[in-house]
Amino acid sequence: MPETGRLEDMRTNDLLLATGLTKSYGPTHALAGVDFTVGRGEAVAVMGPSGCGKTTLLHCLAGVIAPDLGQITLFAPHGPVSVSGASSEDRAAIRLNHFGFVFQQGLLLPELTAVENVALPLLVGRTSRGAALGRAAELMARLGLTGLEERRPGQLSGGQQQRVAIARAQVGDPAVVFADEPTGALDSQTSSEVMHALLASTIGEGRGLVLVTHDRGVADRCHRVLSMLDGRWAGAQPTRQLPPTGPARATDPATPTMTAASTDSPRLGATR
Ligand SMILES: Nc1ncnc2c1ncn2[C@@H]1O[C@H](COP(=O)(O)OP(=O)(O)OP(=O)(O)O)[C@@H](O)[C@H]1O
Repeated sequence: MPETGRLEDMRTNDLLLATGLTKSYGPTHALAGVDFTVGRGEAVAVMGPSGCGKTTLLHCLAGVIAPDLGQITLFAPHGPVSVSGASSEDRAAIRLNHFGFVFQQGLLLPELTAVENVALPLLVGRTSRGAALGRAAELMARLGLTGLEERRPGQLSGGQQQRVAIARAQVGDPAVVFADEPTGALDSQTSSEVMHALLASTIGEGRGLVLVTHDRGVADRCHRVLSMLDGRWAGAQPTRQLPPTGPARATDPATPTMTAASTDSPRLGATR
């Protein structure tokens, strides 16, 4: 974290920077002054007991809800964008243009095919149907889903559904992907494969990944693990370099190899 907290002291690697986030629901202080940052090609896991504020943090960072206090700045290619200062309409545009989302249950639309589900964020924008479906099919191929394009979600396994959801989260070329318990409904083998796909398609592409999980094994695959308690940081692991890993699917040579992010100094959000 910049010691002064000033944005001009921010390291150029940062994609999303939040300071002093506070959010209350009546008497419940879900967030009680939280700082956070995620950089390019960096994966950050947020852990903590039920009700400590993880989802509230994720939703504030992603512009789903507005914090009561605090600043959230996205460093978009064309310049800084205030997420916390945006209207709800502008936050919707920020989410569509800059963020991707993966949830515990894929939240795929059952009446659409897999490739239509992946293309959906582009279809609600201005992209033509042909271009959107082409991009979606390309992402599905990179996630080892070739041949499953025309299946409906109900005809896919849980792991395949999550990889479709991961492909959908990347389709708009987001700066940051937010994942809330993305492996929570999967067995350990499938969870490992889905995490590999998620990491390869986010940090392997220079995106930031913010992941909420109760699973220590999943969290340990991220660059930093932050622990929350009662709306504050309770502690953090030291930053560390992740070893490079192979493609998202061993059988898919087209998948980009995941690269490790530069994590050479302590980062915002950690209790040091
Ligand atoms: N819309 C809401 N209205 C009222 N209280 C809420 C609301 N959303 C969250 N809370 C409360 O805020 C606190 C933090 O909730 P949050 O969902 O962020 O926790 P969490 O750490 O994600 O929990 P879990 O691991 O169970 O998902 C909890 O006490 C919760 O009951």
